[in-house]
Amino acid sequence: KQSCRLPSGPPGLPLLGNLLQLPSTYLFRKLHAWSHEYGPLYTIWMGTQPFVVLGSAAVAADVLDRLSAVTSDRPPMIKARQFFFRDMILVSQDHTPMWRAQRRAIHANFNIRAATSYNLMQEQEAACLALRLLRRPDKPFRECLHRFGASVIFRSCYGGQSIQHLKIDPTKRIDELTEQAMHATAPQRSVVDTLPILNPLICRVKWFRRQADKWFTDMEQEAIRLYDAAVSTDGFDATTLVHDVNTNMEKYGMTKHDAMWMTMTLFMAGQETTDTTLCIFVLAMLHYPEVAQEAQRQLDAVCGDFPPTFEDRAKLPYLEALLKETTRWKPGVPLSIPHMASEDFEYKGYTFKKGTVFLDNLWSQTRDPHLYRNPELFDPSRFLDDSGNLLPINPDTRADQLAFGHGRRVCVGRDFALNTMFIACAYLLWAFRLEWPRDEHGSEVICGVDDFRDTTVTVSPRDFGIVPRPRKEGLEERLLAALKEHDIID
Ligand code: HEM
Repeated sequence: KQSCRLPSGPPGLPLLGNLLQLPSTYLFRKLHAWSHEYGPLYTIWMGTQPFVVLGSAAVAADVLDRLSAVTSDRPPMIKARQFFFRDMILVSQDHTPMWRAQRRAIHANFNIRAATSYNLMQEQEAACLALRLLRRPDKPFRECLHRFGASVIFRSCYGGQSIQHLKIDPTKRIDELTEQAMHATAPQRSVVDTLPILNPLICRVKWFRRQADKWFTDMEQEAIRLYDAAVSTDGFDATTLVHDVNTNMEKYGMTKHDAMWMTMTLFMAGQETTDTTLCIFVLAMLHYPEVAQEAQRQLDAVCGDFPPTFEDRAKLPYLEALLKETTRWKPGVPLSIPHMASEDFEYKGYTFKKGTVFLDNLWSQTRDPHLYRNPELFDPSRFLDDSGNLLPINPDTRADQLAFGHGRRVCVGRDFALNTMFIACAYLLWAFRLEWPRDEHGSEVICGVDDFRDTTVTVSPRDFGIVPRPRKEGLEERLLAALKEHDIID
């Protein structure tokens, strides 16, 4: 029997396994609590399917990094993959030749060196964000962050002007469709994943698939529309993803249909994750003003009255540590995306059969007591030595960026996302003192450090307000100067 070769875990019921013990939201917390009882490697059962939980950075590095040749598939997720996505979405594909071709194309455009070609655009988007907060403090700041995150990734894929100041957000339709898919394909709403025996019936009867079919048609139309409307990135030298793929389609081994879905997927994967992580950064700055002040001291010393640029980055180790701490403190995708074994293999005396699913519990890993003392505290200095320089990296921590997952499936937008985060955080701290709003009695209206909402994949702070107080004389002129002639804002 398979179970005797797997690590043990919480006892469950016959046939149902642990199903009834699993919460429908914040699953990572429950799994984290079980890690205290069963250790960093244990098994839970959803019906007859084993899920192996990876609860420490060392175990995840062994299983998903060092054994990535056999742990890089995705679970079947029948409703999502077969009926909604028709396996066109890279995030949920197995590591097939098509998946490899798409990763190669994305990597060529977003690897650590290539990603620098977007730096100018990212700087100007950050200036736009700061200017928007300055001029329109009445606007919900979350909406500003959302537009910023969307604009950066949208322009790198499809080109065009900054969407931060467009009246109509061209990404609204993708957002709606992404939300629909996330909602409809959540495990608790998928009968076919619990009872796969129903699959042939659903394949035969169109009526059962009507929601998924409509979603696919709508998303495909949107993907075609955006792909065909792509232009160069206004005023920058950077090549857009669409331009590069159109030029090198044969080299990448793709059709236009694949490329269109790939670009759409990239936008879907990159937008909400960036926006969520930025929001977590703002939450941390409001709860830990002394950290914000420390970063501001370094920013002022390095940049003075001129807005930060990527050239300043190497001189800002405290900010670099602050970014590491933001993704460690509250990883925005706390349970990552499950990996699946494509072959049988052995590890630590256990045998993991082909088809075993691995839950990469980033939440537990970023709270690993061997790596991070007092993990609930937001403390960038944990990454710094006494002189304020970055400490060497532990090889199991993926350069202190566990929040981007593992192995061959590691987030392909990681370096691009970290650049976006760096420049946005630098601008926000340089330009503003961030404060909580106050109610009619003068009391601060705060959002707690655990006041989050779970949207199945990302987990982000619930909506809250901020008051951005300018820190620099003539801030508006300085921001406009940083924008140069590229973007005029409303
Ligand atoms: C701070 C922002 C981000 C976070 C926290 C994040 C996190 C993650 C995580 C945890 C995974 C799963 C990795 C695994 O399976 O081991 C992932 C996958 C992915 N991410 Fe990101 N991500 C972010 C930004 C981005 C951006 C900006 C892009 C696009 C440029 C992107 C594109 C992708 C794609 C396409 C995948 C799927 C990779 C695959 O399945 O092979 N992400 N990301």
